[in-house]
Amino acid sequence: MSSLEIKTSTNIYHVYVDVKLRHKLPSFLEKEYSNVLIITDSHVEKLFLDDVIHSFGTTTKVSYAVVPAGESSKSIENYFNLMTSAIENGLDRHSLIVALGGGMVGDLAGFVAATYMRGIDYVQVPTTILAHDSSVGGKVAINHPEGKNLIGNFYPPQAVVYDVETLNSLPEKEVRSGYAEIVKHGLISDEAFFNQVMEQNILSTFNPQILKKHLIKGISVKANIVETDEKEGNIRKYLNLGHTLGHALEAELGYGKITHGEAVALGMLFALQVSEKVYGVTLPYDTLYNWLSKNNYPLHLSRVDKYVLLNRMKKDKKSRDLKVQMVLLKAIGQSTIEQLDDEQLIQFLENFFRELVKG
Ligand SMILES: NC(=O)c1ccc[n+]([C@@H]2O[C@H](COP(=O)([O-])OP(=O)(O)OC[C@H]3O[C@@H](n4cnc5c(N)ncnc54)[C@H](O)[C@@H]3O)[C@@H](O)[C@H]2O)c1
Ligand SMILES: O=C(O)C(=O)C[C@@H](O)[C@H](O)[C@H](O)COP(=O)(O)O
Ligand SMILES: [Zn+2]
Repeated sequence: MSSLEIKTSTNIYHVYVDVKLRHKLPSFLEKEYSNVLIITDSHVEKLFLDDVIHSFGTTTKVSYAVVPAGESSKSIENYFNLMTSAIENGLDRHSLIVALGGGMVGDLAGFVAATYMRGIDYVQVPTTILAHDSSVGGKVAINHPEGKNLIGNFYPPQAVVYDVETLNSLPEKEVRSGYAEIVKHGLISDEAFFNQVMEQNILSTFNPQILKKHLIKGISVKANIVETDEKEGNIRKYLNLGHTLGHALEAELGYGKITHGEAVALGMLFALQVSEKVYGVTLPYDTLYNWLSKNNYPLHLSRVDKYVLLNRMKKDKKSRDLKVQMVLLKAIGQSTIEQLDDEQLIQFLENFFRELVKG
């Protein structure tokens, strides 16, 4: 089993990665809990809920709450309903919330844990590739119709228990979505790793050993960053590569219409193109574009207005005084933050759409 320690100035927790961990969840917890609420979604419920319930044995009171699968469930309505479940199931300050699912469940359940009775313990039990990213680092949130994750906090889990066996049932679309964040971890940290991923066809040659290696590398890139800058004062912003446009697309197209990873993939292409223009450097735009295309990522955006997108981008959490701040690259592994003018951005967006249409 791989175990990584995440040590910030205020917290220490472990990320455990192996197969079959969902059957022994309590063995990864440092405390005993007498009342546990498992929060999951309607797809994951059918696949893994029973295993996790049984892992607690008979002496713990275990209840569960299920939200509909999909990004639109990361909402204020579900947040409120989950609070009601926690109250009705008698959770107190010594109880535990289990976030069983992908990043949607992790962010939502984490935000419930962060705010229930001003904060109770929770454990992340990720079940998607994407959640190698979302389960680590303590960002928890729900969406607002105006923008992604606008309501949230930094609230680290007690542990992350990543049973990679659960990934075998992921549909292709979710494999693609999760790999976008692995690519991001490569671009911001390590050219050799990025190139390794670019050599991989993630759909036809899906290999659990290679996947596990990629997940652990992604987690360690993220761990190194959040250990130094847990609350995004500076270098944590680099983990937002591709997200300024990505989040704007998710909110504008409608939550769930495009997956988070698909949106971030487009956002990373945009960031590479803008970086090339701003810094006059050559970056692997074509390599990434060809890899995304080979792996069937959606790469067309014909019906999105660039002015509408710009307004969405201004609502990004990195913005200051309504000026967009984007993560750019001077080279792979050399991230920067750049403030861009509205007119400049409109030109970059126009150029980006034109290039996308050409293919
Ligand atoms: N907190 C963070 O640092 C962070 C980082 C990255 C992304 N996120 C957030 O994570 C969310 C995206 O996460 P996601 O891609 O995991 O989405 P998700 O949780 O919606 O899961 C995607 C789909 O896969 C299904 N699913 C989950 N596990 C499965 C399994 N093992 N087998 C089959 N189907 C399964 C889900 O039911 C859902 O339909 C977004 O809300 C994004 O904003 C947060
Ligand atoms: O952990 C981080 O920091 C990230 O930026 C990781 C992102 O992949 C993730 O999508 C995160 O939720 C985005 O954060 P936000 O602050 O832009 O909402
Ligand atoms: Zn992300």
